Amino acid sequence: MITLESVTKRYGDFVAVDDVSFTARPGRVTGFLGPNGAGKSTTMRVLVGLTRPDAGTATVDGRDYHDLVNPGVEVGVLLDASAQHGGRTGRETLVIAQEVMGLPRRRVDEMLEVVSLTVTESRRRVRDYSLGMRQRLGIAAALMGDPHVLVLDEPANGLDPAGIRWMRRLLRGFADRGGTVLLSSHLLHEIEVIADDLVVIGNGRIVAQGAKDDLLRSAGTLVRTAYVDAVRPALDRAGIRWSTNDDDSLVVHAETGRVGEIAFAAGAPLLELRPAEGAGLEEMFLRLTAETQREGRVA
Ligand SMILES: Nc1ncnc2c1ncn2[C@@H]1O[C@H](COP(=O)(O)OP(=O)(O)OP(=O)(O)O)[C@@H](O)[C@H]1O
Repeated sequence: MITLESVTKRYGDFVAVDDVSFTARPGRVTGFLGPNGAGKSTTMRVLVGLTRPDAGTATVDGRDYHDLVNPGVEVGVLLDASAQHGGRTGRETLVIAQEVMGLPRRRVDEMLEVVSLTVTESRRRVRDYSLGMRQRLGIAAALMGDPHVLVLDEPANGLDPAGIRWMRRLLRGFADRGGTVLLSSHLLHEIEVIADDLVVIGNGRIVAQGAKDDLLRSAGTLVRTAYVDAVRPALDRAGIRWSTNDDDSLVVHAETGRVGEIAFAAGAPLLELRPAEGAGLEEMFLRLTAETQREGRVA
C-alpha cells in the first residue's frame, strides 16, 4: 500500500506538488495521470525518497522509504530509464542491483529472461540501447528483488506494441498476485486498459481520484442536437456545465433525465441523449485538466 498525505513540494515560490493525498492499494494498478509538468514525477520522487517534501508524508506499507532496510526487495522503482549509466553493460547494471540487494547471481539471468533481453544484448553498453531496451532493463532492475510494490514513471515510453502488451500482462499479473502498482503514463489508452484506479493531477493538485469505472461513469451526458444554439444557453441558465466535442455533440455535467427536460423546455429536438460513458478516459482527462492544459491556456 502506498499512502501520500498532504504532500507539498515547492521550488522557490513555485508549488510543484500542492497538498497531494492518495493511496495506491494492493491488488490494484493505480494509474497516475496529468498534463506535462503537472507534478507526477515530483510526487513519485518524493515517494521514493529522492526529493524531500516541504510538508506531508509519503509511505509504503506505513513506512518512510528511507526507513526500508533493503528497499529494492520491497519497492521496485523505475523513474527515468534514460538516466541509467551509459558506460555499463545491461548485465553489469543488473549485477550491481543484484549485489546491492544481496540476491543470488542467478536473479540477473532470470530477470533478463523476464524482460526478453538476450545474452548478446545484455553485453552491450547501455548507451547503445534503444529507449525500449532501457525500459526493459529498468523494469528488470525494479523486479529483481521480487518486491510487492512497483513505482513506475512512464514505463511504456519507447516500448513497441508487443512490448506494451507484454508490460500490460506483467503488471496485471503482479497486481493479481496482490502487488501494488503505481504507474504514470501519457498513454491514456494504456492506462484505460490496465488501471483499476486513477489519480489525476493538474498544476500540482489532485483533480480526481477513485475507481476507474466510477470516474468514467461520472463522465456526464452526451447530447446531440441540431439546436445547440438553443440548448447551450438553456444549460447555462440552469447553471449546468457543458463542453463541446469535436463532432459538435455536447457533454453535459448532469443526469440524462435532467438534460432531456432542459432541452424539451427549450424546444430543442434531440438526435441523441445518453450517458457519456463511451467518451472514455481521454475526454475525462481533458475535461478535468482543462484549466491546466497548455493548449487550453493558449486558446
Ligand atoms: N528541481 C526542480 N527545480 C525547479 N522546478 C522543478 C524541479 N523539478 C520539477 N520542477 C517543476 O515542477 C513541475 C512539475 O514537474 P514534474 O516533472 O513533476 O511534472 P510531470 O507531471 O512529471 O511532467 P511530465 O509529464 O512532463 O513528465 C514542473 O513545472 C517542473 O518544471
